[in-house]
Amino acid sequence: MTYILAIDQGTTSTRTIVFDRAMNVTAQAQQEFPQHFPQSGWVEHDPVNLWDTTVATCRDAIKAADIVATDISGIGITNQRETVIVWDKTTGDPVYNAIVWQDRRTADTCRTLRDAGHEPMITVRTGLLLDPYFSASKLSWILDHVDGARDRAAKGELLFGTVDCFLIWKLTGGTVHATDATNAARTMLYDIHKGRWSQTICGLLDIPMEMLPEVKDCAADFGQTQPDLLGTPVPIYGVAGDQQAATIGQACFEPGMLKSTYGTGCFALLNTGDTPVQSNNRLLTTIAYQLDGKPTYALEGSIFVAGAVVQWLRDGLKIISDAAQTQALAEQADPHQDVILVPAFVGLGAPYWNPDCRGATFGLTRGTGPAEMAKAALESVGYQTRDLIEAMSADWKATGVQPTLRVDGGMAANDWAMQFLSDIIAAPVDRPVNHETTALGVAWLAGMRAGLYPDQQGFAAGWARETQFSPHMDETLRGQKYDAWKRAVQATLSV
Ligand SMILES: Nc1ncnc2c1ncn2[C@@H]1O[C@H](COP(=O)(O)OP(=O)(O)O)[C@@H](O)[C@H]1O
Ligand SMILES: O=P(O)(O)OC[C@H](O)CO
Repeated sequence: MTYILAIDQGTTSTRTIVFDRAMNVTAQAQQEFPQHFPQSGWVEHDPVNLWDTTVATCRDAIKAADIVATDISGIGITNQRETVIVWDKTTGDPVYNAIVWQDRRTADTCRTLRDAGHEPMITVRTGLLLDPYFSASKLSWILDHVDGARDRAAKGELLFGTVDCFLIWKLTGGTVHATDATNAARTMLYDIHKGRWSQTICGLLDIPMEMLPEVKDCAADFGQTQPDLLGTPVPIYGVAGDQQAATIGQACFEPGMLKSTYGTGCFALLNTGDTPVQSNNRLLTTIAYQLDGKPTYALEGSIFVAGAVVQWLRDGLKIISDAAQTQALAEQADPHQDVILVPAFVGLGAPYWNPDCRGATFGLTRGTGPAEMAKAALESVGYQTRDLIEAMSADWKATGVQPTLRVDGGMAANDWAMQFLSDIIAAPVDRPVNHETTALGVAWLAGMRAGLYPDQQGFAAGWARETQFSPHMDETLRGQKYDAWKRAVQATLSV
């Protein structure tokens, strides 16, 4: 029993990674699944796809590692956050597709609740803003639109869960209805200070509390897999939302430590220790992790478009065929052109939170080509990160944000983008040796609980840097460029 299985159920694919006793990756398996866009601004997944790809990748990864289930000490689950699933308690069948975190269908509901003055009450309890991004309004939508759902939920016949919770239910054969504190913290129904579901918010949204799961620590006993799934029952010992798992995988355990993950979006989390800091700059207060019943809090900045802007260059503009080509293009770009791209494809997230504005490009000339567009796309990610860090520094003057930023995610592989990031935030950027930070974070939770992996201090001591990017940009130029970005954002917001 010397292996850990980490399931990473993400927005576009499900991956399972086998880690050995030394926390090295032994094998992995990945499967993509279809995205459904039934209407403009709507994003759904079929929960059956999420479940099937989970089982298939678990089996494939075990096979690729050339091990058997009895070799596995425990399972960790990390997942796309906020996404909502409601299912029948008896059959385990979902009553509607999963409504994905990116889905904006409840923008009007949120606006109405905000206009009625409910946002301060919600923010004080949950640390979140009244935005369609979070689970609560999506759950309410399902209860409103699926025939008889609210009544059935009140009778205890329907259950709600984020993706981790649904997978736990299925993996344990319908015996465990539980989630962890980090996922609960993203629902907009959970009081992050009291550590329990908020009766007041559930009452406001008419959500029957009977359908909500038990909330546990990130390293806890989440039940055992059904024997026939993997060949023998395997305990589930670790659960965390993917951005929190990356924070753990980056060993950001000290107050002031900051990580930023560059996948489809960008999510920066600043550890604020046992203090939940309420933001004055439109950041989110969230739970970074909860161990031994003790929550550690974080300030989070969520940007919806980071790597997605590179996907747009590839699939929309078709000026590249592979994301990595942006590096060579950015290097060739004309240094005398100042093209600024504001990638507000689905509005802007933190710290602007405007769901209605759309993207814009400034400074185009007759000479602007693929190289200048690629450079502007990569720069937009750096500028957005600086927006977040400025907001975090303003919110958290007490201890101060540590100057070094730890990065991970697909886009962190881009040296040009990481160098620009370091230049524009005027701070070192550290990329770790282990690129599988999210899976590693949840593997450590499960392995630590199983007694296989070191304690928190031991794990943090093992974190190793692969590359450090240091700021070289002239200070005047940095100031001019960032000012131009701020003006471009204001212009975008005002259209
Ligand atoms: N070398 C690269 N340069 C720039 N962007 C990249 C590079 N490699 C991957 N990406 C971007 O990173 C994203 C994939 O990262 P990943 O961490 O797998 O994201 P997710 O978990 O959100 O699916 C894609 O949006 C892709 O465009
Ligand atoms: O699945 P990812 O990696 O795009 O992450 C999604 C986030 O958890 C959304 O909050």
